[in-house]
Amino acid sequence: MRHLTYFCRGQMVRGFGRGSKQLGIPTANFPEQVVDNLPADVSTGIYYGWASVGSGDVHKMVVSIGWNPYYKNSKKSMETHIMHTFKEDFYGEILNVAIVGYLRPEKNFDSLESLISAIQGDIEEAKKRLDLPEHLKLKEDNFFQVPKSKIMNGH
Ligand SMILES: Cc1cc2nc3c(=O)[nH]c(=O)nc-3n(C[C@H](O)[C@H](O)[C@H](O)COP(=O)(O)O)c2cc1C
Ligand SMILES: Nc1ncnc2c1ncn2[C@@H]1O[C@H](COP(=O)(O)OP(=O)(O)O)[C@@H](O)[C@H]1O
Ligand SMILES: [Mg+2]
Repeated sequence: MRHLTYFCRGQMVRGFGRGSKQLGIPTANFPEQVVDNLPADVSTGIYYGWASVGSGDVHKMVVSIGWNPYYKNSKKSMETHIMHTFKEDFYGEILNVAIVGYLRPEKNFDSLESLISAIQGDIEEAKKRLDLPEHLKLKEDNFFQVPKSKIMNGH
């Protein structure tokens, strides 16, 4: 991707349910429309940045864009793992994402264990890089100042 930071938001949809069940790493999936509208220069691969759900707190995240070669998906997906433990699922809510850097291309693996340890490595690397001052400042970006309620009655 040539022009980082890339900002993006959309409603979370259901994927294949593999993230949390098989990998122990849930990923919030964006709808097809968001994935199809990514700029042409956004290459597939693994990125890191900041994310929030609705008007909630901003957390570190990793995002995978592509066809998941290990699972040979026929549709391109964009999936975000947020480095935070949530009390419950949040399907249908709005996910706000600021992608700030690139980690690596998507790869195939010869076992589920190696896929999982690659993702865990990405998470550790992303956590470290996001502590750099140039990345930390994006956490405060206006993009994340989402109004607490969509309802307003005022003069
Ligand atoms: C940080 C990160 C890195 C990933 N890297 C790869 C990869 O190299 N190859 C791959 O096939 N899938 C990769 N995945 C995608 C997982 O396979 C995917 O999240 C999983 O299939 C869950 O899919 P689901 O949301 O449709 O259930 C990655 C996911 C994350 C969050
Ligand atoms: N830390 C987290 N990061 C991303 N999604 C999470 C997290 N904690 C809970 N979730 C929930 O888990 C869902 C994704 O789980 P996953 O197993 O990948 O299923 P799916 O295939 O439907 O995307 C998200 O849509 C969200 O509601
Ligand atoms: Mg998912």
